[in-house]
Amino acid sequence: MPEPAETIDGWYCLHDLRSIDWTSWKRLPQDERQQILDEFVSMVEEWIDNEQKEEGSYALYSIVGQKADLMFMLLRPTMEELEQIEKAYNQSRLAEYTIPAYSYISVVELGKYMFRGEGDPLEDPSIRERVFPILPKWEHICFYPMDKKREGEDNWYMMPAKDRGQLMYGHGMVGRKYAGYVKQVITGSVGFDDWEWGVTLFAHDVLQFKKLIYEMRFDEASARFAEFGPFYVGNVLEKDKIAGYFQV
Ligand code: VOV
Repeated sequence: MPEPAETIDGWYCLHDLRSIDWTSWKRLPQDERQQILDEFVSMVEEWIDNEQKEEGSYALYSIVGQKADLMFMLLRPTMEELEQIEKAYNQSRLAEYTIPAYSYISVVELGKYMFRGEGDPLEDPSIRERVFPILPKWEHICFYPMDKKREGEDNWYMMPAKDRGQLMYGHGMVGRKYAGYVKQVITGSVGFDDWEWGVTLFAHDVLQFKKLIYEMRFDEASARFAEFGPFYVGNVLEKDKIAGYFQV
């Protein structure tokens, strides 16, 4: 008998990645570039304001490599709000100088594997903190989508819940070694996007991503079952550093 995993779901999540059209950007006069950036910074200020009111959260990072230049990660109580943010950006002047590179839609998810409580988990403050998280603004981000395999003996979805729970326990034990070094936000995307989960990791030291992900590759939950999409890695882009980043 299949035993579907139960999840606790929180804020909806948009990962929005853009590449900068530097050629067109460089052609703009300095004062126009400044106006465009002022408009963008006010948008970021709205995200900060929303976060301070605990009505959502945001992360702004510059991405290294050719897959993208900027990543906005936005959390909101509804999908409609995510659409509004996306639209506001698309209608902003900066969007004329950036090209959509990738996007990912999901919802912050906690598996019930480790949840032992009774009643509504959303009334538990420690659970609320995890499904309605204020995203860290640590120096580095690593984002990738992933699936769990459905092939022959390695079919995650045909495994008894107890066995999946054991594997997730082992997975959690590996992850716990990185407490304080890597913070993970797992978002579920079945029905929302092309992969089953989004994995977003934050670290002060970028090397910790490689160490954690490599160690997890040897753990059964990943070694047997995990399949990965594209990886994006980047550096935090604080509001006050935006002008410097766009300087040409
Ligand atoms: C910082 C490290 C870290 C820690 C502590 C951690 C812990 C935990 C726990 C305790 C649990 C289970 C309960 C829940 O919370 O859902 C999970 C769940 C999950 N994880 Fe995880 N994970 C980490 C990190 C971490 C990484 C690096 C990855 C990517 C895998 C890899 O190989 O690249 C990952 C994936 C996931 C996924 C896709 C799920 C959901 C699977 C499902 O079937 O539901 N995760 N995770």
